Amino acid sequence: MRVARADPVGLAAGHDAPGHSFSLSQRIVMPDPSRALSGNSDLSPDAAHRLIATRLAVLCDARGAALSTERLPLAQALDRVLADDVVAPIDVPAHDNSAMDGYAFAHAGLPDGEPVSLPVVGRALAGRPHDGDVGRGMAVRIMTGAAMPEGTDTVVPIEAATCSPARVQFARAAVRPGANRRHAGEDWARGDIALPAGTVLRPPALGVLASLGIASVAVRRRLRVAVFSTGDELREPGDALPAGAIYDSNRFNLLAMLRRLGVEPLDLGIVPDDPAALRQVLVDAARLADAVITSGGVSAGDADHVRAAVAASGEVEYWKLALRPGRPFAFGTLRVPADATAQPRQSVPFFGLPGNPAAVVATFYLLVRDALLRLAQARAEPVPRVPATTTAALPKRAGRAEVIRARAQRDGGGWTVAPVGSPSSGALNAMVQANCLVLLEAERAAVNAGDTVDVTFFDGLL
Ligand SMILES: Nc1nc2c(c(=O)[nH]1)N[C@H]1C(S)=C(S)[C@@H](COP(=O)(O)OP(=O)(O)OC[C@H]3O[C@@H](n4cnc5c(N)ncnc54)[C@H](O)[C@@H]3O)O[C@H]1N2
Ligand code: MOO
Repeated sequence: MRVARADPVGLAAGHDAPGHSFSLSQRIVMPDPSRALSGNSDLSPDAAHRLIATRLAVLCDARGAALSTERLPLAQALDRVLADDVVAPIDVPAHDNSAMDGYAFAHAGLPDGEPVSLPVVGRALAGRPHDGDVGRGMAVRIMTGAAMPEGTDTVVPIEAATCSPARVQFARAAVRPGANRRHAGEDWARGDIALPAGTVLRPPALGVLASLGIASVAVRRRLRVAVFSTGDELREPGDALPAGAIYDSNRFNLLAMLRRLGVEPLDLGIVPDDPAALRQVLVDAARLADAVITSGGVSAGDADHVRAAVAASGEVEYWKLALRPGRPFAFGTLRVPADATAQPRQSVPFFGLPGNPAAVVATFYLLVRDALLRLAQARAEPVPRVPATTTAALPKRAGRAEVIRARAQRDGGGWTVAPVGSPSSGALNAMVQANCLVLLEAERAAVNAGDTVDVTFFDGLL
């Protein structure tokens, strides 16, 4: 159902997930426990991912203004998002040069006879070119990276030659014409788009910029994401732990996952299960940040006030995801207070993650990560998934996606994987024993030992 009304991010609009249609009546304005935990069918993580992308597209359009930019020296630009295309200002390499230590000569000018024997008339080093032309039938001793002297086009490596100070000899078959010569512009030609806007500057990208002689780059200001935990039971690590309390672990996990993503986290601490306190911190968060993430208080318990508080300062949808861990999930927008002059936006997205610690990790990577990269104006690459053979049967119910903490290892030509630690969504021990997540789609029924599953590794290379 499409609704014609002021609705800057389309929260009220029917969404595009097949088999699911949210209507205004399901847009939760006040939590209603009886409806929240029953009734509407579960939403697949993929459908939720698409829904969030649709909502954000509207939000980004409505926002108009992009994140502002700043110019940074290369050494400070790691993991930042490039604001503009980088066009190569020079050829790289700037001159033809040798790929090997050896002898340079013109192939077409080789004299008859076997082995070939040439007089050595000079020397070229990287940074110290040989001066002047090299005549046909002559050679120059040349080192890797040295500019090819005028008149030469081929290099025979030292290993393939016999040399005295004055002459070099080699078998004619040892080199093809043009061998071991690197051409000017073969890495980048002047005018090439070396890096498109939106590139996340990983280490090799910084190397590329340096190779182009570029000392500083325009990058987007980092996306600021506010995080707070909700729950009367939560205490700060380091504080005393009264009966019934637990330490807040989600916030530290979330702040660190955000930092890994290149986002600037804003730690708003622990907020008690108090509607007024929640409303106030949400107003502050919308003023300070580009997006807001909470954990806990989204389901339908007596102390779950997060959705109502979001509804008071914006709009919120509540989804029961067909996902384990990570079933209750709230997505919405918070109005930016009119006095927040620093913010060109009218509203910021809100992600209400479930309280259980393993559910926080699962929903962050399945639903929040791509959304934040999009808001940061980064070209997001999908997280790689690798097929692996499970060595154990995996818990699986058809109709619900499962995220299983596991360890994968190389085995012959492929990978094997097995679950580790406690499968409880309230426990974190499995997350630190694991080196990957197994992602099982909802459609899948039982998974038996020997079946192939998709794994996503925790560690990336660059
Ligand atoms: N009757 C039902 N009860 C529950 C359902 C349900 O469908 N029906 N869903 C369960 C699932 S699944 C999850 S997940 C949780 C999520 O509920 P909330 O998002 O409202 O989270 P809380 O109730 O506040 O907390 C759940 C759990 O997580 C602990 N927690 C919360 N915050 C933190 C934190 N920052 N650090 C560490 N641990 C935290 C909290 O103490 C609870 O144990 O609801 C189920 N219940
Ligand atoms: O989301 Mo809950 O963690 O599935 O337990």
